[in-house]
Amino acid sequence: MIPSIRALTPATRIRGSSARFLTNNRPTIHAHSPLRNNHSTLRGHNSASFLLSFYQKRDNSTQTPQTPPRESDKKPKSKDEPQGAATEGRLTNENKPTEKSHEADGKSADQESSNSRIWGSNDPANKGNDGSKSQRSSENGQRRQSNNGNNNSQGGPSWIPGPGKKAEYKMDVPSLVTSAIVSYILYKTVVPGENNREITWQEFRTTFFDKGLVDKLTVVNRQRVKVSLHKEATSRVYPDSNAAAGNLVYYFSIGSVEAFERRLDDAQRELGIPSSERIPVAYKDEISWFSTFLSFGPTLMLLGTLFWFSRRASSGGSQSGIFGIGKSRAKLFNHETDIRTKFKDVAGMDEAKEEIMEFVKFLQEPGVYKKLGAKIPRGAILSGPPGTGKTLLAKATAGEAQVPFFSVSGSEFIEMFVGVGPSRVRDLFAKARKNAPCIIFVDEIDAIGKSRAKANFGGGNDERESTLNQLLTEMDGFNTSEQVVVLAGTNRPDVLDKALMRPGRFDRHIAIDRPTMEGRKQIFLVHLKRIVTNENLDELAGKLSALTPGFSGADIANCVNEAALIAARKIADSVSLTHFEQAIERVIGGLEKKSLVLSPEEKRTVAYHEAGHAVCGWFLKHADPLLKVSIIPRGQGALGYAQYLPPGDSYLMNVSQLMDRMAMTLGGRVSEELHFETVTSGASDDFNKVTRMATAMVTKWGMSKDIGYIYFEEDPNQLHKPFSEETARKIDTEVRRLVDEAYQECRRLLTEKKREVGLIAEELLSKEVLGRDDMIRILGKRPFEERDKQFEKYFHPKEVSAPPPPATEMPPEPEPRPPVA
Ligand SMILES: Nc1ncnc2c1ncn2[C@@H]1O[C@H](COP(=O)(O)OP(=O)(O)OP(=O)(O)O)[C@@H](O)[C@H]1O
Repeated sequence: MIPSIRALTPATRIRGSSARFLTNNRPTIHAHSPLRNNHSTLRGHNSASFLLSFYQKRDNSTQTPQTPPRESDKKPKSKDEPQGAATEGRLTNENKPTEKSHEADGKSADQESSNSRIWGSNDPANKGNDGSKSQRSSENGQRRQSNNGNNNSQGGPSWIPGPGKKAEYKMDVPSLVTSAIVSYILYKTVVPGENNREITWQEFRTTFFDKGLVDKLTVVNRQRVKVSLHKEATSRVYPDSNAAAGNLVYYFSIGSVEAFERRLDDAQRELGIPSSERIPVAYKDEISWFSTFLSFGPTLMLLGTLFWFSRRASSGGSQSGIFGIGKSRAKLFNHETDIRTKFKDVAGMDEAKEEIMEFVKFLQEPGVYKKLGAKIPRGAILSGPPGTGKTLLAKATAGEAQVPFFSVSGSEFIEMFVGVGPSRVRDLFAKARKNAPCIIFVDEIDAIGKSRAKANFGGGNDERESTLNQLLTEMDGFNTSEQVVVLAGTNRPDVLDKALMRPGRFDRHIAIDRPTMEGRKQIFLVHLKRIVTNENLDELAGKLSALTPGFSGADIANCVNEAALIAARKIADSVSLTHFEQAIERVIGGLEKKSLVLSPEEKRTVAYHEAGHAVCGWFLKHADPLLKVSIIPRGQGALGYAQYLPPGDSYLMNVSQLMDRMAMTLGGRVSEELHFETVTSGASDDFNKVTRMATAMVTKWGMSKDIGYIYFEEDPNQLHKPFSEETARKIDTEVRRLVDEAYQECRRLLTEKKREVGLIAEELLSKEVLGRDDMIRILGKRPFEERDKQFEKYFHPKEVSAPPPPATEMPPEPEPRPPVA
């Protein structure tokens, strides 16, 4: 049981907040965009600097050979060359003042200035990318300006860090490779060969052929003719040219080989070259790697996509590629490095620890058991509500036994492909045997271990059934000397297949329930160790455990962490009891909704509604002690709530307690009736609770004389009720009678205490939250002895006098939590 909360609930209010939540998420997504800008800037930088250096090189080379000036040198060389790039190249060279000042500063300064003109402050796109970057770039520009007095150098490129600054670029491998390939392709497209120079037939004739400098001609791919020159003769005619050194290769394009041969013949005839001395012509086919690469492009892309998908599919597990799909996804924790959890970290649950200790002993000293002929248990199912520490206990078992630990979730066996589940089970057990002695922990085993007999099992779930069969087979397959222990965790032991539970498979069934008061205290102590607090740890843990009945270990861990977060938010030096109280409230009631603003009239209704609950709880003898009442909206649509402490860890409720609890639950609506002309929809959840309680009293707990001592199973899947029409009518009447009795009692009390309800409501309207002390101040001490001795012990130590409540036998029907509504 947990501290119960009665609250007012309009369902419509919830949606607004989730919509807000979604919108709030957006900035997180945008937060990534600056990083992307970095990438794109960097890529731009790579190709930009590359193109730039290309144009500078070309300008140098064009000036070197003293060939007659040609128009083609001033224009872009071919149609393929990107016009934009050419413009940028010229921009740098034509910028005379820049060139001059940079000539003085040397070549590197020249290049930097060129960069800044093209990609820096002149590029509005770069400016727009990131304000801080452009600011930085303009700072750099100013610094350079003052260094060399260059007025045109307005700002550095946005990616160049200032002096003393370190550029921080995140470049992942794929984008690096892509930009390298793109740069290279661009480069190759623009410059077919760094040392190649295309000339026209006329240039060929006047510059080389007519001067007798040609040694050989090679027709390449029937499209181009490569000119080989006599080195000596060329160096004599053009002493400064690279062509003489063989660094530069000239070529010209031809329409067809036949036309070229005819033209060459004519030219040689014209020059009177005898046929024996004619220039040799060779024919050659060259394969361009680029076109070859392009022809393979689609295939490569397909393969790449397949590879990428298979990597993505396997990214969650240890296997790579599509071929690893049948491999187990279990994570292996190494006992020497990864498992630091020991039994001392698992607080409470002493019986469970004792039970599981046997596995530890078996793994540590198997000889002791074998010597006596004892068969070692194969495994254990740890069952219990979520967050009660099943995984933690399994981990601690591996930690204590000092053996490797395989952890896998039941759902990880199931994949969309048939046969994957059994294959993963086989693989997991094969790995475990290799690592024996070890522990396998299958969390949420109900994902594969659901009863095969259930009607809804089968058909599309064949895969799950065969996975379960394989698991059973593997567990049977162990021989007793194999030191592999299988632990499994589940929240639903009731749905598991009987075959799983039989001896020889999961021999032990260890039920782990929510911790008792003492257990909670121990768990608090474990988690409080990490927290900075000036409180006395033992007393604090005791108080907190009294305030948190029904909390699981995970709730407690969460609550301690929440308290630390709240303290940090308030910039406190240490975490105090108030922070813990707020954290508990938050864990039970949900997040405070500051944005939800109620109209004054609504607020008044909520205050009187909650005051009704509070006054009932105060003056009804068997009601649960009130802890807090609040009209601050919280969690899922609760506009206000009253928080009670159910009677600690007691497991039975008698008729008087149930009747008082029902009356207290109706207190909200009755108060509305007494103080307002009309009533609101806010009490619907109260009615739901009251009806369920009354129905359980009649149909399950034998508390109605008319129905008698009969238990009617409640199965939503059953179309037929397990009782006759007449009994149904009787149940209806009895339920109604009980609810009416509770209502009458509540109305009588609240009419009598109308003034007190008003006082509490008005105080609530001014303070919003009232604690137990406020209630005592306004209403006086509660006129009954508190049943919860633990609560008394920690919150009113002097008043403890009564003996502990008598031992009980049967737990009451569990109530769903959190009872916020
Ligand atoms: N007995 C305990 N002592 C200390 N901490 C605990 C205990 N029980 C739970 N916790 C805390 O709760 C967290 C969650 O526990 P765990 O994952 O073991 O729960 P579980 O029962 O396996 O939950 P589920 O059924 O949802 O898988 C733990 O990491 C731990 O911090």
